[in-house]
Parts: sequence; structure tokens; C-alpha cells
Amino acid sequence: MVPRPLLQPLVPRLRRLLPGLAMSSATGSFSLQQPLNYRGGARLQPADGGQVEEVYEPATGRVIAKLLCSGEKEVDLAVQSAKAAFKVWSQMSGMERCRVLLEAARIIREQRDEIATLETINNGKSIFEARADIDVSWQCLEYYAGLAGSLAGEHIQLPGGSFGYTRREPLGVCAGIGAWNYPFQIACWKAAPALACGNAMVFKPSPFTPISVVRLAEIFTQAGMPKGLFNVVQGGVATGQFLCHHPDVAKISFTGSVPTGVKIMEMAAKGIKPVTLELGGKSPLIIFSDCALENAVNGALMANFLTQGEVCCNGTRVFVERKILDTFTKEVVKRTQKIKVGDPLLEDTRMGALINRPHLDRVQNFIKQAKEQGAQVLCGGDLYAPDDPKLKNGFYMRPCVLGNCTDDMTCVKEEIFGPVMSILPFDTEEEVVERANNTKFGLAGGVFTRDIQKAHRVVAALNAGMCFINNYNVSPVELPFGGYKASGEQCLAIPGLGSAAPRGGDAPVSAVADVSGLCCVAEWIPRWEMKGKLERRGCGFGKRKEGDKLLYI
Ligand SMILES: NC(=O)c1ccc[n+]([C@@H]2O[C@H](COP(=O)([O-])OP(=O)(O)OC[C@H]3O[C@@H](n4cnc5c(N)ncnc54)[C@H](O)[C@@H]3O)[C@@H](O)[C@H]2O)c1
Ligand SMILES: C[N+](C)(C)CCCC=O
Repeated sequence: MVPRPLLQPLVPRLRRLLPGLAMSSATGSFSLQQPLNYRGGARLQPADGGQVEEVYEPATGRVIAKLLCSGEKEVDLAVQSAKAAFKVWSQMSGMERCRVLLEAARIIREQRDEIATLETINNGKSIFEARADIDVSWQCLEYYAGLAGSLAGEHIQLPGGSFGYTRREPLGVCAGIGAWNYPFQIACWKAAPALACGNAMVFKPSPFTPISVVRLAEIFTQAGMPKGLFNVVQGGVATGQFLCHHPDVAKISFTGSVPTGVKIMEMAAKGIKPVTLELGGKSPLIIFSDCALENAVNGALMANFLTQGEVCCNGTRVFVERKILDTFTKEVVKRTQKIKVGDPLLEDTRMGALINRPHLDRVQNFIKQAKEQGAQVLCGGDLYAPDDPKLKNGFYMRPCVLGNCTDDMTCVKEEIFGPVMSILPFDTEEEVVERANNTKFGLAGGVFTRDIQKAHRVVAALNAGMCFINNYNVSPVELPFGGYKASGEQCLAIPGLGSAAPRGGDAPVSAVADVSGLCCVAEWIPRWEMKGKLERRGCGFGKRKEGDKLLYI
């Protein structure tokens, strides 16, 4: 495929999307002067705060925008704006809300390429992945729009002809706090169910990726939501804290790291607020010797190198049955070396740039430490400078495969959040299940085998929220997404807020099984050179459990 710069033909449309946009060509030319806060149906500068953060284009290392962090007053104004809109929105019927959400989904679908381009410029992920992210985003809105009209309470017969009833009531103003790896998609995951249930939202994206979510806010207004229903405040820790502590915020939905998740839970506890946490992971990927080898190799790439490895549910602990260790490792290294790293806006790029310089340094340190602890770098792991001079200050590295790993190494225990795969040999099913579960995390897991009974047995034994059989990293919006242990709350596909929901002591999990041994996401298959018949068998199951009266559907 001949690489072609994507942005040029989109410039007029991006100018329409973002009138203040100064952009003349592809990667390396985007800059944004428009305000990044959104309140009462309009972009504006924050009323207070004003600490300035630089926003980068990871592909080039250029500053593309200046972010003014919101102070306490601005956060309060955003919450008050949401409160006012809540009065209108919460009185609308589910069907009325459904229509507005569907219209928002339609606009996103129509503007998919432009939004994906913005996402790529600000996040650094390849454009082909960003497009898939935006597709999941509008699908998420469609999914919850479809549920909005069927929210209903219960009628309970009482003695003597009396009766009682329950009502589904929205909570009020919900706070959404997002991570930087899926900026637009995370905002949709949080906004769609909350708004479908009649809530309002104040959303704070990561200060590293503040741009695309403001576009989402504009689309919501354009689709017919009351002004102020979805507001955006920008900033980092302090802004997030103002939001969490605000007395009129009724619930917090958070996506981010475990340490921050702990702090969010503490703040929520102080205000007796329900909280939903979608946190980090260090998921196991188990490759049995009876797998279809080529697909298992594809699965390992899917599980480790999407979005430069900056994916919460990545299967970074790759357990390989000793009988096929050498063959598998050789093949995975060969394929990893072929991954094209470079300008994320080019069609044939498969891995773009990491989010920023400090994060790149952090990933490099993990690799250094792995070597010191005895791991062997089988490929990659070094910094990479693409030939194109405008990319020379970008945050690139080559995808890395580590061999000779053991369970006690830091690279095997901690979430690296970069393109680093650790390979670990195993001998028996019992042993690998125990080792796979021996982690503080529990977000996802994967199994590659032709033995379908073994596959389901192992998946059932994994303490993980989302499991994949003969594929990896596909999460259709219909399925629950969430984790065990430190990875956050269990969640439902029909949640209260975010893609996570009220829960009880049970553990709703989901599994995607693909008997053909192929990835479910058609568009990714040729990209990662997956071959063969496409057959998808979803077998998601999630129990509904009564929790908060308000957001449980
Ligand atoms: N489970 C999931 O669905 C999921 C999805 C994406 C990312 N993640 C996880 O997110 C992490 C990477 O994201 P990150 O580096 O942005 O995480 P992070 O925890 O550093 O930040 C997440 C968000 O919280 C805000 N924040 C930070 N400290 C805060 C505080 N004290 N109070 C309020 N807000 C605060 C940040 O500004 C940001 O918006 C990884 O661990 C990854 O696994 C999880
Ligand atoms: C869409 N994926 C690949 C399942 C990623 C979900 C978000 C986790 O970081």
C-alpha cells in the first residue's frame, strides 16, 4: 500500500469542525487556539485557575495547544450548568433521550474520519486504529440510546390489593474523569449510559489529550441536548479533585491508573458518592501447544502492540507452553520486527508515537530494569527516529519482546503501558492458571488453544473481567468491560455510568470466543496480516445485580 498523507484532503472539513484551527498540511502543522473548556453549550476559557499546560503532538513533539487548567470556580460553574440542564433532560422520556443520542451517534459517524484525525494528532496512535476507536464510540451511543426507552421500574403486589412500585431515577450531575489512551472513546463510554439514564455530566479528560472531547461536547449540543448537559473542564490533579469533592456531584466514573483510582475512591467515600473505577492491568495471555500457531502469534501482537501498547487490557504476560516456546518466540519476534512504526497519519503505519517524553522514558526504564533483572531483549525496545525530519522529535520506540522472563521480574509484575511483551514458559494447565492469577490486577485474559473445553475451563478459572478465546482485545459495546481486584469494579454492558456499573458480590464477566481463532475486528485483520475465515461467536454474559437504585438498569 502506498502511504499517503491523510490530513490534506480533510483540512477544509477540520476547519469547519474547529473554526479556530490553524492547519495547513499533515502531521506537524496542526495548532489550536480555541478555548478547550465547554460550558453551557459553548467553548470558553475557564473563569479561574489558569495554570497553563502544554499539549503535544506525540508524532512530532510539537506543542499544538495551550491548556488553561480549571480552578474551583470554573468547576463549580460547570456543575451548576449541568444541574440546570439536568432539570430539563431528566424530565424527558427515555424515547426522547434516545432520539438525541442517536442523532449524536449519526453526527459522529458522519465525521468519523475528521475526529479520528484529531485523535491521532493528539494521542499519537495510528489513524487506522483511531478510526476503529471512533466507530466504537458512536456504537456505544447507539447502544445506550436503544436502552433509554426501556428503562422501567417494577410493580410489587402487596396484601389487600395494595401495591408498591420502584422508579428508575437518574442521580443528577455525574463526574467523568478520563485517561489519555482512548480520549474520545472513554468520554463516550462514560457519557452514553449516564445521559441515557437522564443524568448530566461534567467531564475532565486527561490534560495530555484535551482536544477531541470538546468536539464531542459540541456534537451533543448540535444533536439537541440541553445546553449545559455535558460540560468539559480541563486540567490535571487539582481540577479532578475539585470535581470529585464538589457537593453537587452525585457520582464519579473514573478511568485511569490504580494509584489514582485509590485516591478517587477515598474522595468519593468522603462524599458518600458511588464510584466506578476502570483501572490498569497486567493481563495474562496463555498460548497452549495445541493452538493454531499463526493465529496465536497474531493474537499476541493484538494483545501487546495496539496503541503503542498503551492499552489497559493488554495481555502483556505471554505464557507459552514449553513445547512450542522456541517456535512461537521466533515467529512472534519476526512479526514484531515487521511492524511499521512511524507517522501515525500515514495509512500503512501500524504503530505511532507514545504519548509524551516522560512516558517514553518510563517505558525505557522498565526495559533497562528488565535487562538488569536477567530478561533478554529479543527485539526492539530502543528509541526510534523515523526518516522524515519532521518526526525527529517524536516519541517513538520499536516494539519490544522480552525473553528469559520470570514471574518475579518487575517487567512481569507491573503495568508498563508501552509496547513491551514478556514471554514466560509453562508446562501444565494447572501451573499456568495459578501463575496467571498471581497478580494484583484482573482486567483481562486470553487463551489460545484448539481444545474448546480447555479454553472455557481456563477462561472460567481466570480471575479477570474480560477474557478472549483465540483472539484478543476486541470489546464490542454489548459486552461487559471491567475487572477483578485492583483493576476496578466489575461492570456490566448495561451499566449505570461509564462502561461500569453498580455491582454486588457477584462477578459479571464477559468472554469473546472465536472458534475460527481469528480476531473479531474485521478491519484489523488484514492490517495484522490475519488470514482465514472470519467467524465471530460472542458469548458475553453479565448478571444484572441491584445496586444503586438510580443508575441500575
Ligand atoms: N480499565 C479501563 O477501562 C482503562 C482504560 C484506559 C486506561 N486505563 C488505565 O489508565 C492508566 C493510564 O492513564 P493515565 O496515565 O491518564 O492515568 P492517571 O491515573 O494518571 O490519570 C487519569 C485521570 O485522572 C486524573 N487525575 C490524576 N490524579 C487525580 C486526582 N488525585 N484526583 C482526580 N483526578 C486525578 C488525570 O488528570 C486524568 O484525567 C493505565 O493504568 C491504564 O491501564 C484503564
Ligand atoms: C478497545 N480496547 C482495545 C479494548 C481498549 C479498551 C480501553 C483500554 O485501555
